Amino acid sequence: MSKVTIVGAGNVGATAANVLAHKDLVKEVVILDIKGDFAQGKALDSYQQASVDGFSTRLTGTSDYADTANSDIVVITAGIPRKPGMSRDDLISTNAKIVTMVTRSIMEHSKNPIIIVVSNPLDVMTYAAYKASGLPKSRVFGMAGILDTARYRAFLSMALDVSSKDIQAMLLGGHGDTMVPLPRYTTVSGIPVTELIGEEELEAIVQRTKKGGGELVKLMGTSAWYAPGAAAAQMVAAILRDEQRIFPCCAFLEGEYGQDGIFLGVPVKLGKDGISELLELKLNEAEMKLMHDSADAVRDVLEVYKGMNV
Ligand SMILES: NC(=O)c1ccc[n+]([C@@H]2O[C@H](COP(=O)([O-])OP(=O)(O)OC[C@H]3O[C@@H](n4cnc5c(N)ncnc54)[C@H](O)[C@@H]3O)[C@@H](O)[C@H]2O)c1
Ligand SMILES: O=C(O)C[C@H](O)C(=O)O
Repeated sequence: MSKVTIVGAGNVGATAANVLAHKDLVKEVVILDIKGDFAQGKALDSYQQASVDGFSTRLTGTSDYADTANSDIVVITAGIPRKPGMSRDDLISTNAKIVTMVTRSIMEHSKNPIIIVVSNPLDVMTYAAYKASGLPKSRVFGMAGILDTARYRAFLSMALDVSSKDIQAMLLGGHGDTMVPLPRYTTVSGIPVTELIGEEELEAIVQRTKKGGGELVKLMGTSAWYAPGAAAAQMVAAILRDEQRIFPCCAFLEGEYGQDGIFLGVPVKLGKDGISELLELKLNEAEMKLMHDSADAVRDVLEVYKGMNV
């Protein structure tokens, strides 16, 4: 694989491109934005960092889809971010049109790319890209779970005063306030987290994680980008290296977890062909109920999208 395209040169897209270039895994990263000069500027600035930090990946910016031809992986970050007081779902009327149009344009120039969606509302925008691309479900998925578990791990790291590197965690469901962090699948260097932290404090961390995106929107007036950009780059790296890493990703469900025909966050294995396996955890009754509640919330937004006929 030699070419990655990132659509959207804004906060998340430019960060993902920059982090990816630092990993030095791919020959070419193209950043495309509707504002072409802006993408060119971001790419040029990023590439001027190459000699300082020592990477060879070449970054270019464009607004012309012809320059994305034969991309192996495409990351879609195009669209508007939310402002304080908004939910991710409020973005649907604008972003559904953008994501659909972007996906169609990408498919005109690349035959069989792997598409990673970042734009919000994530689970439904991933569905929109899946439908617009005509690609198999193994090649279209969304980034949210790595970010949401990263927040969960950060909060646990602060509470326990341990390195977040030693915290392993899993999280399911939609990328909204109904997401389902799983304390039963959280360990610190192999030690169940429940042996290290009290029930109340852990529950407070779970609740803070669920609202983690909103906390940052309130602080900054727009949504986050460092951790989201790095999370998207981590998914691209797992594909480029054919790592077969297990990450929580937004994937199409056809019966798994009792859900059919929607995209939702679940653990998957990622490698050179995209999703090679979807893992079904043995959830207890309470966890399954939270997963179903989250699916219901995503399904409500999916109905709005279907009614839009984009
Ligand atoms: N999945 C996640 O976990 C996650 C995390 C953070 C942000 N997001 C979402 O990612 C999206 C981008 O966030 P951001 O902070 O980078 O926003 P931003 O405003 O900084 O950047 C978005 C970019 O998209 C571009 N754009 C708009 N329409 C376009 C089109 N038709 N074609 C090409 N480019 C187009 C804009 O010009 C802009 O540069 C938002 O929808 C945000 O909610 C998702
Ligand atoms: O919160 C947002 O709107 C952006 C993103 O989904 C996030 O979780 O940071």
